[in-house]
Amino acid sequence: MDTSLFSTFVAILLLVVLVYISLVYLFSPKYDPREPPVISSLIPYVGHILGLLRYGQRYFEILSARNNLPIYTLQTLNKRTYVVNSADLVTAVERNEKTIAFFPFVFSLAPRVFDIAPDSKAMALIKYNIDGKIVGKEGKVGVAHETHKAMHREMAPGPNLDRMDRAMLGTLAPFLDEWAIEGGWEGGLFEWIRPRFTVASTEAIYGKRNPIRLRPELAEAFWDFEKDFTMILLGLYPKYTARRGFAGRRKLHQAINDYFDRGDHKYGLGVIKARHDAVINNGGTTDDVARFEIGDLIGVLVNATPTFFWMLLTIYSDPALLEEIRTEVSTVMTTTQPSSIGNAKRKHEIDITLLEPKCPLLLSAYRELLRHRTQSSSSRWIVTDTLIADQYLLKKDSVLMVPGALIHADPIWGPDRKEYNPRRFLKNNPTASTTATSRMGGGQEKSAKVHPGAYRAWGGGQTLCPGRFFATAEITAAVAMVVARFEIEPVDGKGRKVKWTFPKVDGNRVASSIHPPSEDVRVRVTEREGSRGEEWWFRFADTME
Ligand code: HEM
Repeated sequence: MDTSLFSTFVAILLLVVLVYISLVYLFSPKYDPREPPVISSLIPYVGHILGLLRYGQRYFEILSARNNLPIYTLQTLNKRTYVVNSADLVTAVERNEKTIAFFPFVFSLAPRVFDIAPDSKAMALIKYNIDGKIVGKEGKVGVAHETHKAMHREMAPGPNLDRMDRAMLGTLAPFLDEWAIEGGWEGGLFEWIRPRFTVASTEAIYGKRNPIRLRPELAEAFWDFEKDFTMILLGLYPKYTARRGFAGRRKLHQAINDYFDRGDHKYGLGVIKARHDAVINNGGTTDDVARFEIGDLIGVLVNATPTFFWMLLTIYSDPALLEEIRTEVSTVMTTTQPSSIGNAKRKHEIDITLLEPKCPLLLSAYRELLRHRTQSSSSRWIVTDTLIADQYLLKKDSVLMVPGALIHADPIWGPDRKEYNPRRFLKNNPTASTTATSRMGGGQEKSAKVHPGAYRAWGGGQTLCPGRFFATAEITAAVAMVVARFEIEPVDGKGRKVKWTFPKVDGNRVASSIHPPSEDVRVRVTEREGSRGEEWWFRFADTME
């Protein structure tokens, strides 16, 4: 490079640096002294974005470990994000759900999640007003709000939930028979679980005309979408940058549209019908309804499926835990001898209504798995300036995040908070949570009272997971049947037994709170001695027809 070219290059570089520094100085946000302390990054405005892109949710853990603050502020471009790092403040946040609201997020992400135009009628249906309250067309309470409430009502313990349990587990049980083959079944555990859990779980919401059972390739379409969800949310031409996910969603959307057009939703969960009617009555189409359905599918599938996988791995890799849980499960099983009129084989039934009262270790191991592996953040929008805990001022139009993993690392959980302790939620354990809910809701009065903001596995406040009772029933019942019926051992590609190794999680999956494994675990599954070739079924609640 000759000298004059070099000097020009240096001059331009200096100019760029000067302009950048002046801009940073000129546009430096002014903070109110009551706002949470600011954690700066080496590269102003984009440093934290780069950190999040590189580490995902773990970035919050890194920052929190370095700074030890109950709440802090991150400045990114023209937005500030407050990150809550203490169980105490979670309760303060949830007390202000009108001004620290969730719905503005639904609205801002809706066009990308549902693939609808920002100015479409479908968007008008989920519009929110400035208080964070959802309003539909002409100020009527809108579709999202209606179905939000309906979902909580319907999935609470009662006959509807029993129907869901029956549909899901009744579909899953015959799949488990695939493992009951001569010489045992061998293959990738997650690869086996994923499509089957998808079909069985969606049976609970769509009923006997479940489009995903009728066309099982739709299960793969959903997981393609889930894998590409980050790119889809980024919204940079996802049709090209997230091809498979984009195409998968379209396939699902068309199939679900047909499901509604055929009227098959009359066999589905009430909330599916309620949303359909709310959309249509407000001037929307079945196409809109079908697009919104991707939200249900995310809720039903993304966490429960990997949780089932991690539960099996966790229990089978610990022989003592496995034996104890088997002993518990044996108390909720009844075995009927073969009879000349009815069954030709012995029949074992697992009573799902007894899992909660009689299998405390199974339930505790499950709640603890969720505590230990939760990776989601609850996100909120600050609608008006809000003071929380009489101390921290949160400024209008900022974002607030409650990363579950941070709250689960709160000292409130005791010195072993970083460990997986399957007994943590047993009645006499002082670090049990008050908010760990289960099918019968029994977690609350049975556990020692701890902090109500400390357990974030189900989110909380406005976005408390409505599917938590169903998830608990389906996962613990499915695990109970597997442990009672099968041996599972890890094997190499040649079928030789190897040691259990836990794969890493695939952390780049923003849709999920419990992430899937980054690679599969190869296993051999064989029926246990003493009950080979016999029948297995679940016994459900008596509230049914
Ligand atoms: C182990 C399984 C599950 C876990 C760990 C889990 C966790 C969560 C969490 C953390 C949230 C809150 C997200 C946020 O704050 O932004 C949530 C919301 C939600 N979950 Fe679950 N969930 C599970 C299973 C289910 C199931 C089986 C269903 C449906 C049958 C379901 C339906 C939903 C829905 C619809 C929402 C959104 C609620 C809303 O927008 O108000 N979840 N879940």
